[in-house]
Amino acid sequence: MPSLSDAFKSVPVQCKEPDISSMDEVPELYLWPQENQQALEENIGVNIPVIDLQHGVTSRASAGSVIELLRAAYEEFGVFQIVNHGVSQQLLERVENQGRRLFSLPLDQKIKARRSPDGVTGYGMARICTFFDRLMWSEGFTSIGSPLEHAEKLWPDDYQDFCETIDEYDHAMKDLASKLMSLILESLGLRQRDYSWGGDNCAALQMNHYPSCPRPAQTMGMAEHTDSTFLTVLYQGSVQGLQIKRSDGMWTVVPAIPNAFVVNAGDLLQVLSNGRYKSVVHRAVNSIKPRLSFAYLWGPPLTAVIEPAPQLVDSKHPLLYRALNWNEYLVVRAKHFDRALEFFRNVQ
Ligand SMILES: C=C1C[C@]23C[C@H]1CC[C@H]2[C@@]12CCC[C@@](C)(C(=O)O1)[C@H]2[C@@H]3C(=O)O
Ligand SMILES: O=C(O)CCC(=O)C(=O)O
Ligand SMILES: [Fe+2]
Repeated sequence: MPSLSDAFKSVPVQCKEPDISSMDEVPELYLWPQENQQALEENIGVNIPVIDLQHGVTSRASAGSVIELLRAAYEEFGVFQIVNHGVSQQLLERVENQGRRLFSLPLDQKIKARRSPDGVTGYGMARICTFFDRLMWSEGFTSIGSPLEHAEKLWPDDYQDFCETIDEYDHAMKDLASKLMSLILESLGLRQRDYSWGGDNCAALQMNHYPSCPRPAQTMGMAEHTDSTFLTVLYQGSVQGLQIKRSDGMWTVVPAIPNAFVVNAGDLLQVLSNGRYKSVVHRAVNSIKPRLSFAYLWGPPLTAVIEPAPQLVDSKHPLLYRALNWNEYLVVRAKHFDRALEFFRNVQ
């Protein structure tokens, strides 16, 4: 059985880890073209629904059931936010504190837990850094299941709090993600029991740190991308920074709502829904304030067959993708990035 880490062995990447936290000036390599930076500030969060998982109400005028709200959100944006999701504020604060603790370590300490060139977990720049000619003003830490292996290197005598907190968060996210997937399947008119896949779902936790930036309008925190998941549950704390690209090409800010999660539609959901729900293109921008975010990237068991649901294929909706599994998708994606889905297009 391949593991999530194996998918990346074929395309090793070597990213640099400069000490941006201690820079008061932004080096040339971090300056991105200006047009990258214009989000519709006056449009902050307009229409991106906030769904109350317990009561089904929303920020939108037209309140409806959770399922209807979800469907409308994914058809229009590929993203929504959730509140009353059952994850305690206390756990979120503990996770934020551990994230802060990790990223405030000196660089030469963090480097000890550096992601290996052919690996997935550990400290470093987001893997997509190799597809852009500028550097991103951010650093990250990725774990799959227990972060013990890396935490021992970061804090040889004091890794327990970190591991316990991340384990707890991982479990909470696992439950939440599968609940969300049930709702998504229901919103597509699909039966839950057809999608048990016989095996454990795979997931990764990506912690991102965007240090305070002296020239936030000229830099990029995390360059535009989609997630290669079914869905991603993102906690962005209280500092705004996430933006989504709408179907008309306009960037829109996803407001930071205390204790809410952002739920992104990923590439595999686009396949499963036969293009009904498109994965959302998103990015994170910098600010004067330091920012942390925690993305739980959730997908199927690695070798489970994922294909467009037969119920969503008909004369008006031709079959768009051929069957694939997450492992082969990640391999193609590691090499071809935003063109990966094209390789799985169904050719008649
Ligand atoms: C299971 C996953 C999903 C990964 C790769 C692997 C672990 C880390 C994930 C991210 C997290 C940051 C954005 C992204 C684009 C990246 O560079 O690393 C993600 C990528 C993907 O969604 O493809
Ligand atoms: O920091 C953010 O808001 C976005 C992070 C993200 O897109 C990711 O980790 O995949
Ligand atoms: Fe993302």
